[in-house]
Amino acid sequence: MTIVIGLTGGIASGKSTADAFFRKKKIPVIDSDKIAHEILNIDYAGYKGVVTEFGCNILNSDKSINRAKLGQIVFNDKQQLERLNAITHPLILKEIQAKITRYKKLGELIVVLDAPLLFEAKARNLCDCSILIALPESEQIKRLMVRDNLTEKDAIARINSQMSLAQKAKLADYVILNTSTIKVLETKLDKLISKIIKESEYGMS
Ligand SMILES: CC(C)(COP(=O)(O)OP(=O)(O)OC[C@H]1O[C@@H](n2cnc3c(N)ncnc32)[C@H](O)[C@@H]1O)[C@@H](O)C(=O)NCCC(=O)NCCS
Ligand SMILES: Nc1ncnc2c1ncn2[C@@H]1O[C@H](COP(=O)(O)OP(=O)(O)OP(=O)(O)O)[C@@H](O)[C@H]1O
Repeated sequence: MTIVIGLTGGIASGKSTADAFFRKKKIPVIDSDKIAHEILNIDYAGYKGVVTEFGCNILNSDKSINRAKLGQIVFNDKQQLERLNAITHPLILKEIQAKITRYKKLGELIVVLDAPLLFEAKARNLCDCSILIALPESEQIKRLMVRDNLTEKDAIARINSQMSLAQKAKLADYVILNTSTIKVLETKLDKLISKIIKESEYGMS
């Protein structure tokens, strides 16, 4: 049996940092941001729909989609974000589903699905349990500004385009606070994974 663990959190809460740890432990990770990028490549399923909807102004000179430009549009306008989600989410979910099926066929014990929009995009239904990586918003803003070189205003706009961490905490099976060091985060993840495996052995998950 394969345990599918949905990993979520707000933007810059530490999901990719957790992914790196899982990969170190040879646990396969499905990265939904990566899938979202792939489907926007020229010749991929999302490209035409997005260009039809948002126009040629979001293209680079080589006709590839300029994600930074598209991000500036959608993260500052809820309606535009909903239009983008309507095109991309069904394609992303389909690809996630295919990858989960493949890992199950390979007989993996655990697969982690990293999905920032696990709850919003209904990807939780594909998982056996969910982990939320959380931190106070002030720290989230700081980490996001440093990592992506954003102004405070842009960082807040991105955070506000997602369900709040407090709401997500109510929906998650497990919450991990990422306020200390990366080493502490890894120790917490390690313990939690062991607990999830143990519980699944007893048929409790
Ligand atoms: C808007 C886009 C072009 C910006 O691309 P860019 O490379 O600048 O950012 P990236 O994709 O790495 O996303 C960074 C973070 O932004 C947040 N984010 C991305 N998309 C969304 C969204 N639709 N709603 C809320 N937050 C989002 C997530 O926390 C994500 O980890 C891109 O994020 C996109 O196509 N989003 C729509 C698809 C989607 O929902 N992806 C999330 C995974 S399901
Ligand atoms: N415990 C920590 N202490 C200090 N910095 C951290 C910690 N955990 C993560 N970071 C840093 O915070 C930033 C955001 O982390 P990360 O990229 O893992 O977030 P994410 O949830 O994957 O973001 P996104 O939603 O954009 O994909 C990164 O620069 C990362 O190195």
